[in-house]
Amino acid sequence: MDSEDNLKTWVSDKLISLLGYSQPAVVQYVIGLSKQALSSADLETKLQEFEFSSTTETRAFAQEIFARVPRKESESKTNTILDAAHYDADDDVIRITASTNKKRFRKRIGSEDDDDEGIASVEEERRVVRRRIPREEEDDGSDSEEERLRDQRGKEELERRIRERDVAATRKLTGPKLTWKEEYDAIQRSRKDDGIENLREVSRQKYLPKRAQKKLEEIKDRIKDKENLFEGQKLTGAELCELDYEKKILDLVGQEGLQRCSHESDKQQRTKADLKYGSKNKKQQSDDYQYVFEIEDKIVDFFRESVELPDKSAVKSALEMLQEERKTLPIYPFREELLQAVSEYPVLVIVGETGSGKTTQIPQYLYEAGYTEQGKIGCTQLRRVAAMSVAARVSQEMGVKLGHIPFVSKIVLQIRLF
Ligand SMILES: Nc1ncnc2c1ncn2[C@@H]1O[C@H](COP(=O)(O)OP(=O)(O)OP(=O)(O)O)[C@@H](O)[C@H]1O
Repeated sequence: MDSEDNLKTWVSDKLISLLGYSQPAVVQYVIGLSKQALSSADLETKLQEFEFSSTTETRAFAQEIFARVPRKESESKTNTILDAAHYDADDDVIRITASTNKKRFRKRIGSEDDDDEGIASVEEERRVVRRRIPREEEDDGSDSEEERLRDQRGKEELERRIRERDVAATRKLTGPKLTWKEEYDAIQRSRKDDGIENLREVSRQKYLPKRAQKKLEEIKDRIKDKENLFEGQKLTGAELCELDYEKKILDLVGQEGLQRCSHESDKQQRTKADLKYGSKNKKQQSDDYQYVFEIEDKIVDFFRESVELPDKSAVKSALEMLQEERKTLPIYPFREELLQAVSEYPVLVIVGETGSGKTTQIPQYLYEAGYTEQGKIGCTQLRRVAAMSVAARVSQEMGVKLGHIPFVSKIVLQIRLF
């Protein structure tokens, strides 16, 4: 029997003469095929399925290599059977030659007495042999060439999958960025998938009565604010009208349920009411226009307590939630379009439902787009309290304390006093 190296060299030479080339992997593959083959004819078929042409040279090679490949214990056993049952390609039958093997072989199929049954029974045995041998080989856990090739193929397959996975992961990071609209849609879809929409609706239903109560409390607070803030000042007609209107709402709804303002809250409101405007507590004149930034320090004090940020870890998660919330506002998918329009037109009229994000988001979009480099961003509100509220909200969304919005000095909250 050839040594492994001699065998490889011989196979390599044969490959060159039969195929015109030789590679170590092909040599090993052919040797593996040979080990696996049931007979030289079987090997010949396999070789033809590979790349060999159907010639007498290929047949001769198949017979020769089949005879030369080393086989192990179990393979020897198989060979013994195969030797005993030579496949005759001309007749397409197996000829059983060794009587001892024949006996053992026939025992397996339980036909010991049929020595003279002829070709038909031999053919049946051949089928059995073909069925049994691969199973015997499969049971053999030895380190055969075929096994090595299989391992190699498995390894290559694994490497291919890892590469594909890496490519997919890389695409996610470096692939085309989603547009604002796509991101908004994706968030909406994932919320739907998670059943968040339903939860949201339930939560909203629970929230609405509380909100109604809260709104009434806000009205009550606003009335108190106005009475305290403008104490001793002459109110404009519009302000008087509004004050009157809000008082009427309170009367209509009734005071019941609005007594929840704690004593502490009242005290807080009174403290806020002690605010004085201008330098040296000079009485503020009610000009036609008054800029809130003139009294910014006091406004900051006014809202600081309510928006004072808690500890840093809480801030981070709260900030993340706010950022997430920003992306769910109806205005968000139009961010790019809006900025595009702002860059194209001198005047824009933007119409959107209440709470869609016109007031709090557009100034931030403009800031993010770098407009503060070019000038001021103005945000007008009809009421001072509303202006303060917007500033407070924006500072929260930007994760800064009120009064530290990076562009606060550039966002002028302007209040027109009638
Ligand atoms: N002071 C606040 N406290 C909590 N959330 C706020 C506050 N101000 C705004 N928001 C949130 O931000 C969202 C957008 O509000 P924003 O005021 O920007 O909307 P808007 O389109 O300007 O509404 P409107 O037309 O009524 O002024 C609201 O739906 C609300 O969820």
